Amino acid sequence: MPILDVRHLSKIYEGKVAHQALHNIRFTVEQGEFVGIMGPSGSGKTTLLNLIATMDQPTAGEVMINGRNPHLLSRNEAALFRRRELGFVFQHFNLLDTLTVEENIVLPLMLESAPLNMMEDKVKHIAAQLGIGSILPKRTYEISGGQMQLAAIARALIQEPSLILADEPTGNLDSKASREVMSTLSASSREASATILMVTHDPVAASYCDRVLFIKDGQLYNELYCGDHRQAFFQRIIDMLALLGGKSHDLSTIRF
Ligand SMILES: Nc1ncnc2c1ncn2[C@@H]1O[C@H](COP(=O)(O)OP(=O)(O)OP(=O)(O)O)[C@@H](O)[C@H]1O
Repeated sequence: MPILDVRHLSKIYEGKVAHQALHNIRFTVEQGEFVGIMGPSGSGKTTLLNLIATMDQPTAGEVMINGRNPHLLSRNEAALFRRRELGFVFQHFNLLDTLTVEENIVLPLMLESAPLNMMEDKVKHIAAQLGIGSILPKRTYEISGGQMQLAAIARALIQEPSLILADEPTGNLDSKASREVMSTLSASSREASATILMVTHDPVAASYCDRVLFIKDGQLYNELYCGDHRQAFFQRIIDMLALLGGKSHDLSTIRF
């Protein structure tokens, strides 16, 4: 059974003029897969992520996560479902600056009232995996952007959610930090067999995925698999983006 099964998903934003943001989207993501979503600005990426994150209701179709349809749950059940089954990584890290890195990472376990020794073991293990053991006692203003994003990734991984949703995780990082974060994310996702769906405009970030789905005008346009050579995959992503068009990418400035 796939971890994520998106079935014939459509979204129409009602208003003075109704707008169809997504049209009959279908795809699945298997356990342990790292999948990217790309497409020109306005193609429907955020809408898709919001529907999967249960932040919004589809007009038609369904989303199954780990065999359950979260859109059929009550408000409270959906909130619990999000907390237990989903992990989130955002462009702006969303760490609490009054807490240390370690406290930020264990926050999801504290909300579940997990035993203290279990929390300590888990945070040590995950920090070692992501190479951020030395910054655990620090506060967010004492660490770099890349380290902040790794801390946010650790917070998303610590509960071992069914699915991690990442929204432009490198959007606030320079290219060196982006590469470090993406290489650590893909390695640790492989190690932990975490399932990740990542929306990105960044072809370098996307080249760390196992597979990238391309959306155009609210419809699935194509998909590419990484294969054995990441550099060749990066080039195929660039070629596909050029084919897709749209004004959000200045491809001439992007280097592998
Ligand atoms: N709440 C809303 N009400 C009406 N229209 C919306 C709403 N949210 C998004 N849209 C429209 O739906 C389409 C898809 O928007 P969406 O934000 O999902 O695109 P995107 O691919 O994430 O774009 P970007 O890359 O610029 O973030 C766009 O035409 C947008 O204007």
